Amino acid sequence: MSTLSVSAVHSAQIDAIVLDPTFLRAYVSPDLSPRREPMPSSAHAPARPTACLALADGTIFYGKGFGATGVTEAELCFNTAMTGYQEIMTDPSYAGQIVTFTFPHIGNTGATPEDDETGDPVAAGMVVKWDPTEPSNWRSVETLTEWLSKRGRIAIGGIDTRRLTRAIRQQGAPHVALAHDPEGNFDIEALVAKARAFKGLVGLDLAKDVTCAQSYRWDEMRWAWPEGYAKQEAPKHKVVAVDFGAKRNILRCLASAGCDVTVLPATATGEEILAHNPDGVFLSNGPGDPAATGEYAVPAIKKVLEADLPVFGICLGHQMLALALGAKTIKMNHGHHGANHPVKEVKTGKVEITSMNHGFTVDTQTLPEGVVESHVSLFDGSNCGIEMVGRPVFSVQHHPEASPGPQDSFYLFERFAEAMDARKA
Ligand SMILES: NC(=O)CC[C@H](N)C(=O)O
Repeated sequence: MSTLSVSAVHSAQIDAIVLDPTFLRAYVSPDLSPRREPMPSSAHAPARPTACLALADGTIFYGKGFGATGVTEAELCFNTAMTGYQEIMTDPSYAGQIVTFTFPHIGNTGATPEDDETGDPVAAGMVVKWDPTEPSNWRSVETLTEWLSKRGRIAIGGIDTRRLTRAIRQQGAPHVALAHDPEGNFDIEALVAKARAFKGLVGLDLAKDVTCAQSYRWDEMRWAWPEGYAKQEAPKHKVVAVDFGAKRNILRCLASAGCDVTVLPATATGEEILAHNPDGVFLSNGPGDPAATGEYAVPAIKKVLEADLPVFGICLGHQMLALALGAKTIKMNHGHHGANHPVKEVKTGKVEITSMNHGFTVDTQTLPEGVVESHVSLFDGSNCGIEMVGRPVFSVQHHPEASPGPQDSFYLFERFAEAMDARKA
């Protein structure tokens, strides 16, 4: 594709601009019709492929491998965000998933430890359109390729990710095996067998794999200019945050809203949570099937609800609060993963642009009396929030802490703090 800027195009003497026809087709005429089509094969495969993505239905994509070598199996989802690939790869909620990035320029801001949402990448691998470019960002300390290699994560480039995404939308999130071998030796049958052997996320409790081993305190606030990540001073509210795979920026947002945060492992019982004498309880995001994690978390949440404290949950925490209140969760076809999802707050009609990452959803039909839908997705009408009538117990499916953004929904952290203020008054 031509890399000329618009002004250069205007000022130059040009005989012809040659656009990559695949790019043009995908960009100019996106086909959103519900028509089913076969999974596409790789549009930009190099002559000698060094990576291979095998789907359980036997479809094979060849591309160029980067990052770690080896083989990994997972569910394949797609994320439509234009920024934040490092935050996405380190979001613990992506355990058991490989992420296809629809934005073509992945890697162009390199990597920095400041952007990790947890210690290491958690997503099993990444699928991108082009080779990562040289980083162009003053915050970058290593390239995406180095970052992935050191952390044992496999990536494949050269895939027509928009086309692959369209197929995932139509057919649901497939089970896949991703292999990277610099010699290009792939046992296709074995890879397809691995993809088929992957059991999927339904019924899988992954929170226990990504939660903290021990409790700890958190006092860093969200990033602000010019302080950067400053430490909080004189927090007002004692909050226990149950870590089902918590993103760091959630803890930062709690700290910025005035919460003195103690993080407890996912398996903390109701008694252990209440022993901290909290002013409020927070339920974090996390990977896997909420119903499976709910087997041990729901009894703990029910106990917390008996104590009549303010409770706030995000994503997996939202789903498990719904389960504890008696509702049900279901698996979605391909879920929501992106940074521009419009969500409406039902009582105000206000629309917020949100970041999303979930493959399960709360079934609104099963909400019990006394629990109402507070937020709804304007993309597909799926549930995005619930609250108990007359009690400061609420949760949302989207990510109000989103880093790098959008930040429209930060008011929810303030609402949680106000609920704790009101209870003390
Ligand atoms: N970000 C999250 O907490 C995800 C919740 C849950 N694992 C889902 O996929 O729906």
